[in-house]
Amino acid sequence: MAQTQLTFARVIMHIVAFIFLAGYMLYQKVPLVQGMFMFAVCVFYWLIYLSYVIVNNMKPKTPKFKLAGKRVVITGGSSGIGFELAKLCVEAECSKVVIIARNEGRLKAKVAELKEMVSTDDQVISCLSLDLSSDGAEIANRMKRLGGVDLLVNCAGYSVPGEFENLDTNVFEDMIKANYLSAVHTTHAIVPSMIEKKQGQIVFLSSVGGQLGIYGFTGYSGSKYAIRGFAEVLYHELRPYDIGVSLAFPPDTKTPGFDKEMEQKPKLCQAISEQAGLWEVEDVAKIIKDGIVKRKFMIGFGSDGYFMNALSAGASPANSVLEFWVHSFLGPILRVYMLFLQNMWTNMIDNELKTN
Ligand SMILES: NC(=O)C1=CN([C@@H]2O[C@H](COP(=O)(O)OP(=O)(O)OC[C@H]3O[C@@H](n4cnc5c(N)ncnc54)[C@H](OP(=O)(O)O)[C@@H]3O)[C@@H](O)[C@H]2O)C=CC1
Ligand SMILES: CCCCCCCCCCCCCCCC(=O)[C@@H](N)CO
Repeated sequence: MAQTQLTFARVIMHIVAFIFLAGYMLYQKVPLVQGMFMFAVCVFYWLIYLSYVIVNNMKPKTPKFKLAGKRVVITGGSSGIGFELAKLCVEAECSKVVIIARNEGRLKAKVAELKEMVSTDDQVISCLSLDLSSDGAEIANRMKRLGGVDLLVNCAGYSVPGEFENLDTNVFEDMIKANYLSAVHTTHAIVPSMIEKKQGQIVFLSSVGGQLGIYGFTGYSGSKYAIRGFAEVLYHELRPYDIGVSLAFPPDTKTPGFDKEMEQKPKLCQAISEQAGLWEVEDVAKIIKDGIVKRKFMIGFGSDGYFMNALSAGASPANSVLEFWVHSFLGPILRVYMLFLQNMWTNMIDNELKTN
């Protein structure tokens, strides 16, 4: 509230300054063209200034989320991106790192690996074996027993690709549970304590497949678009409590989950997906970590990721005023660029299916 009023006062100040300037120019009988130029400069300055204030008002109050000393929970922390992030959190001296997954053997092995990286005596590493696709009440109960959480990273999830007509509809339900509802339940369990503490950061894993429709991802994309809708609303609801929300959109990344996906990926799905490259899990985790520290909302990977974020920014919170303006101008151009990329995909699909 205080911040909004301040903005209002600043707007009034600008209007008053503008009236004085206009009055001075009339008094000095400044030529019309020159006056109009001045006016344009003022409007331009104003727009930049206002967008700067608004973008910053839309962010959590604390600009950085420092990892040292934080209590972290990572779902899907026993493999792939989640485990790599757990390593980075241990390295950054988080005071507590809890990894959650189903397979207890793998969890224990990964906890042992993490414990070897510990640098201070008071760092606690532990795990929780829990099926996040199960009943919400059960998840809430088990999660609440973990105690306070400062950073929640929702990494648990997987992809079952396939042409729609070949996918069992159960797969859709399973992915909504594992990729989407899992994050709803974990977040619901920890948010009250974050609100009380007025501190926290919550991270969700969407995918480039949650930004545009790729052949073969009907089930997967449904769940990853859902995460985005959820995260975007949550961002606005939690900002007043200085709780940040981040949403990462990784491309294909070398993980055990990706290997499994490859076993059943339609050729077309693979051919289109690989145009965004195949990333090393270390690089992906590092970018997510940096995004968390900077409290970014949309986290993209590399230049393609930056472009994909610009293309799909919509009305999502901007990470900075510069990013806001770059996205605003790049967005429409990228829409045209995508037309040609998609023409290629359309031709690939037609050639493969030979229906035309
Ligand atoms: N790798 C990629 O190409 C990309 C991945 N992503 C997303 O990133 C996230 C991580 O992917 P990635 O690292 O590849 O995945 P991995 O398969 O390597 O790891 C997945 C983790 O989630 C856990 N998990 C899966 N289902 C459940 C469940 N029902 N309850 C609890 N834990 C579960 C797994 O453990 P366990 O099986 O023991 O439960 C494992 O720890 C996923 O959400 C994925 O969709 C996004 C874009 C690209
Ligand atoms: C304007 C810029 C253009 C950029 C090119 C875009 C090309 C589209 C590629 C789509 C890649 C989809 C990856 C899904 C990864 C994933 O989530 C699964 N691997 C999970 O296992």
